[in-house]
This record gives sequence, structure tokens and C-alpha cells, in this order.
Amino acid sequence: MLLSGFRTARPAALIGRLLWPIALIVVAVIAGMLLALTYMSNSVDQWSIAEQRQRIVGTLTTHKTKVEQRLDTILATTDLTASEAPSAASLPNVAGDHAFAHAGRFDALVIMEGPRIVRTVALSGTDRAGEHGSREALVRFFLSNPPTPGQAIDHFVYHDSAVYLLVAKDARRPKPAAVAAPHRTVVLIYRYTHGDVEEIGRASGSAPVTLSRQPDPRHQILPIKSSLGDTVSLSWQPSSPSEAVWPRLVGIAALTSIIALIALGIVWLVIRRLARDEIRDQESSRRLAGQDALSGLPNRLSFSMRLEQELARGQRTGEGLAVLFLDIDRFKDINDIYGHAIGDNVIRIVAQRLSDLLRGADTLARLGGDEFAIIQTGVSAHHDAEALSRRILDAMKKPIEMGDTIVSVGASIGIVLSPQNSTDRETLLRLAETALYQAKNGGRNRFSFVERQMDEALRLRKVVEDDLRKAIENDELVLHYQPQVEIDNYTVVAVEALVRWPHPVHGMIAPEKFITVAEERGLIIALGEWVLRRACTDAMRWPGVRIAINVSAIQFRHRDFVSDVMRIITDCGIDPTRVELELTESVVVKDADAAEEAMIELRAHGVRLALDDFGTGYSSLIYLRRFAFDKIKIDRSFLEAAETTGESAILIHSIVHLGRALGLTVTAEGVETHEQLEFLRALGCHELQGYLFSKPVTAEEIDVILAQPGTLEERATLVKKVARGSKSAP
Ligand SMILES: Nc1nc2c(ncn2[C@@H]2O[C@@H]3COP(=O)(O)O[C@H]4[C@@H](O)[C@H](n5cnc6c(=O)[nH]c(N)nc65)O[C@@H]4COP(=O)(O)O[C@H]3[C@H]2O)c(=O)[nH]1
Repeated sequence: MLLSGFRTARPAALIGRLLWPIALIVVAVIAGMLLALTYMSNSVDQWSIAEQRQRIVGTLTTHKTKVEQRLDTILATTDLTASEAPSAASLPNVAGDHAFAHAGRFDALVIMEGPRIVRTVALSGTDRAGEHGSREALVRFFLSNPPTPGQAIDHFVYHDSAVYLLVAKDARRPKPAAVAAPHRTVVLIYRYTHGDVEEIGRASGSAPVTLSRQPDPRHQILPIKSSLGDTVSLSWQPSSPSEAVWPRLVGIAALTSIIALIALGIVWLVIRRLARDEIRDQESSRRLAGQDALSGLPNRLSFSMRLEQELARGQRTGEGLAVLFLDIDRFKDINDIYGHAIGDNVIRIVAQRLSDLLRGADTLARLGGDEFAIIQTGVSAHHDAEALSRRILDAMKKPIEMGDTIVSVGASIGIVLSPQNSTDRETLLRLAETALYQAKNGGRNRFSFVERQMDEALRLRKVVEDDLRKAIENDELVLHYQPQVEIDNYTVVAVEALVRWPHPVHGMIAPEKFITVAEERGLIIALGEWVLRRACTDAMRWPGVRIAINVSAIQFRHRDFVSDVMRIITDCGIDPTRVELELTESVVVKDADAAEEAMIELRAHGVRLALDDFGTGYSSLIYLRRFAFDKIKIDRSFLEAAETTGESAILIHSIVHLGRALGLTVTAEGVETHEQLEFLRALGCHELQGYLFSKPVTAEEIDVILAQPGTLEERATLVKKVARGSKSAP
């Protein structure tokens, strides 16, 4: 079997597919960077805090060292034995260093001997209330915690909102060994106020440092020794460099992400476009190569070429072939219900099933949509094609499973044989399509061999489908009229308007060939209006004669039907009682209530109603009784059959009597012979219509007929003569 396929790489499509992973990687990298930055900024903050702490501790230590040095200087320069204590001013602060220019001051210098104060050498002169007390308390503290003899001590003490630095030194002077000097210790009390502490903080490059017993928990703290039992801390607000950096970082990260995503989006769009172009290129190269992209089967073009080859081969070898056109039944429903992806899969699976059934020399092609075509070679008689068609229908019956979805399909097959039906490729293809159409119309899931008449009917139908709308719009239709005569004296009491279509190419087309198409294509309303208007206009020339107009069921059921009819009647100025609408039973069957309402309304306006083709449909007595008809028309098929079957004669008899019993006018259609006429007269039929009097003729010919007076026989003869001479036979 001919079934070829090829694969080509699609770089843009591949890149397109890689784009998502790339986008994910970019997002992951950005997220990773943000995490790393978070971690780093935390570390930087920690480091900065540790650094600050170290600086503050370092600053305090440096300051303390200076205080100690100062004490050394004092010890070296002050006469500790002098009776007069130096003033506080003579004990300069730890100045000389810009950073500590204002920090702290000496409060007291006390010389101790063991646990006993020997003498206060110097005292700060500017004691304010309370400060002295503090100092005294410190001194007392110092007395109760005397330094170990010979050992220098120092520590911070917190007392009354100030931190005191106590520095103790051994104050013994070197003396000759013989002279025993008592062991003395000099204690220097150095005081830092809050302001001093803040300044130390600033000096160490940190935010202001404060002294407090209950520091803010968000602050960093440095507990200081509190020998008096208090708990106090130096606290400061940690500076976190990340706080300044973060908003910028976040801004930069957000901007970078947006730019990256926009760039990716642009790349994606470009790639998608490229991929589309590639797919289009590939599809067009496939088409050029004769392959259907979805199924991988040959396409219509290569199928035609293949058929041409096979036909040529058949001419040489005398071997026959069959062309099968196959269409998946209700494929549109599958697409609508399950979506196009499932629809595509169904096509692929059907293609596979079909190819499994064919032989190597056969050809399977997809013509498009759900249409497949097969060239079956080596076909000697139509049963070969029939056998294959049965196998195909069997294969199609098997449900198609796709994951959770199970789809059932069927197929219709149209078959045409060569050389039996034709040896011409185009003709074979057209006939196969016709046969397929027939199979589908015949109820689907079946196969059908082509018949000639079928082809012609279909061609005509196509013509109608293509041209009817234009014909109505361009006023190309014409009306012929067929007289209805009274049975007693052949007076023409009515004419029935019958539409025709003189097609410029296909000649006169009878209404039966296009009325159904007009109904299917939604053109019947326009067509009906055209007929009604033209008929009423023409009828104005024939006073006293009713105009009978056929109304299709669809037209009658149209919402505005009654108002449209009345509008046209009014426009034409015709008396409504001269207008007779011929309805078939199908009008009243579907929606009896609505039909009844419309009929009552029409009758209220004086319009007459006739029940056409009586006897061919439901012929229900109920309809006759319920609906207000003025007339019943016996279908001409009864008269045709009456001569051969007694049954039809009995039926005509019954209809005429029924009509008369209900007080309706009874008209017989299709009266062609004098025998029929006499038969109907004997039954008591009221009116007649048929070729015996006239075929449907043009309006001008009706003018002539109506102008002829005459006896019963003359009229019949004359009418017949006129009709024979007419060129407008149906
Ligand atoms: N063999 C034979 N035939 C006779 C004889 N007397 C009349 N006929 C034919 O019988 C048909 C009568 O019209 P119908 O039953 O309403 O059947 C009409 C009607 O149902 C439909 N039709 C015609 N014009 C219109 C129209 O304007 N609107 C609609 N909706 N239907 C129309 O098309 C049908 C066929 O119309 P026509 O082809 O004009 O065929 C006409 C007429 O030419 C006779 O003695 N012998």
C-alpha cells in the first residue's frame, strides 16, 4: 500500500520547547541570588554588630588604660603624704586625646591602708546634691571590698545613674629596705555620666550608647560589672548595613527579573513565530510532496496522480479498479464533544485501521477533514469492492480508546468502479463523491455504489445550492398558472401559481428540484414572499378568479407568516377572499396549536385555506375537523392509480364524500382524461385541475384562456388546444 512519511527537525519548535526550562532556570537563578543575598546581608549585619561591640569594648578599654596612666602620673607627681588635698582641678581629666576630650572626670582619689581610708587626697569640687552621697557609698563599698594588698584592682561600678570606674594601685613608694612602709593603696574613682557614655559610643563610631537597667530588647547590649548589685547594660541600636542595601537590592532584583522575563517573553514570541513558519513551510513541503501532515498518508494531489497512473496501467493490462470514498460519520460531533486533539487522534487511528486492511498495491489517502479515499486494485467485479467495504465497516465498529475516552465511529463509503463507471479520473472522483453522498443520505454506516441518475440529481442540486439565492434576488424565477375549473361548466374559478426557474445554463428547473433546497438553505421565506407578491400582482388582472398559492410548512411556521401575507395582500390591493393558500398536512402536524392560531387569523382576514395533496400523508379526519380548511385537494397520484387499482377509486370516492360531508370544496388534481372527469363528476367532486384543461401556463396565456367564452365541450377542447400550443409545459 502506498503510504509514505518523512520527519524533519524543527529547530525553532525545539528551542521553543526548551524555553520553559530556560525560564524556570532564570527564575531559579534569580531566587537563588536573592537567597544568597539574604544570607550574606544577615552575615554582614552580624559582622557589623560584632564589630560595633568590639569597637565599644575597645574604646572603653582604651579609655580605662588612659585613666590608669593618669593615675600613674598622679601617683608620680602628687605628694600623697601632704596634708592638703589637691583640688579636683589639679587632677586633670584624661584629656589630650580628642576622642575623650569630654568623657568622664575624676571624682575622688582615696588613699587606703588596708581596709581603712587614710586620707582622701583629692575630691571633685563640684559636688551636687546626691553625688557626694554616691561617692561616699562607693567609698564604703570599697572599704567593704578592699583590694588585696599589693594588687592593683579596677572595675566598673554602676551607681545612681552613673558608671564609676574604680582603679586601684599600690601606692607604696620605693623606700630603703630598713624603713618599713605601711601598705597603701590609692583608689581613683572616675565617673562617667550618661552623656559621657554616649560620647564614648559616638567616639567608637557607633550609634549613641545608652546606659540602662532594662534595655530595649531590639538593641544590642554590653552588660557592665555592677559591684553594688545593680544590673546595668550599655545598649545601642545596632546598625544593619543591609537595611540600606536591601531596598536597592530588591529593586535591582525586581528590575532584573522583569527585564529577564520580558526578554524571555520576546524570545518566546519570536520563536513561536519562527516555529509556526517552520511548521507552515513543512506542511507546504509535505503538500508539495503529496503528503497529508496529520495522518502521514498521501493527500488529494498525490491520490489523483496515483489514480491516473493506475487507470493508465488498467488500460494496458485490462485490470479493473475501484475507487472508494470514505467519510467518518458524525466526525464533527467528535470534534465538538471531545475537542480537536481527540479528533486528530481518531483520524490517525482510522488511517491505521484502513491501511491494515489494504494490500500493498492499493492506495490509501486522506483527502482532507474526515474524508479518506482508497484505490483498490485488481477489482474484477463489484463484489470485490463490496467485500472490502464490509471489512472496512466492521473495522470501524470497534470503539477507539484513548486513555479515558472511548469514541465510537462509523463510516459511509461511496464506491465507483473502473472501467464499468468510467475510465476518466475526474469523472470517477465525482461519481465516487456522489456515491458517498448517497451512502450518507441512506442512513450512514453503509456503502453505496454509484448510479448515473444519482450523479445528475446531485449535480443539479449543487447548481441549485450555488445559484438559487441569486436567482431570487435577481427576480429570475417565473410563475406559471394552472386553471382550476368548476366541474359543472368548466368555468375557471381559480388558478394555482406554480414557480419555475429558467436557469441560464441548465434550462427550466421544476419546483420539486429546488423547493427542498430552498427550505434547507433558509431561502424558502424569501422565495415564498416572492411567489406571493408576484401571484397577487398577476391575479389583479383576473377579477373573480381566485389565486391559489403553495405554502411550504417551514414558511407557514415562520413567526411573521400571517403578518407578511397580509402585508403583501394589502400592498397588492387584492381582495383577501380571492387568495387561497394551499397547505400540506405537514403544516399542522408539528405544532398544531400554533398552526391553528395562524389559520384562524388568516381566515379572520378572509384568506381561504386548502389542504393540498390530501390522501398522501396522514389524511387524518381530526385535522379536517379541527382545522378550518375551505377545500381539500385530492392528490393526483390517486387518479393515476385509479385506473389500475380499484382501491384508489374507492379512496377517491371516500375522500369526495368526506369532503362534501364536512362542507368543504373538493378539488381533484391531475385530471388528464375524460374518463377521469366523468368518474369525478359521478362522485360529486366540485372542481378539477389537470392537463385535460390546461398545463401550468404563463400569466399571458391565462389572459387568453379567461377571455374565451364557450360551452363545456368547447372550453375543454379550447383549453386543451391552448395548453398544447404552449411552449411552457412543465
Ligand atoms: N402529471 C400531471 N401533473 C399535473 C397535472 N396537473 C397538474 N400537475 C402538476 O402537479 C403539480 C401540482 O402542484 P402541487 O401538487 O401543489 O405540487 C407542487 C408544489 O408542491 C410545489 N410547488 C410549486 N410551486 C410552488 C411554490 O411556489 N411554493 C411552494 N412551496 N411549492 C411549490 O412543487 C410541486 C410540483 O409542482 P409542478 O412541478 O408545477 O407540478 C404541479 C403541476 O404541474 C396533470 O394532469 N398531470
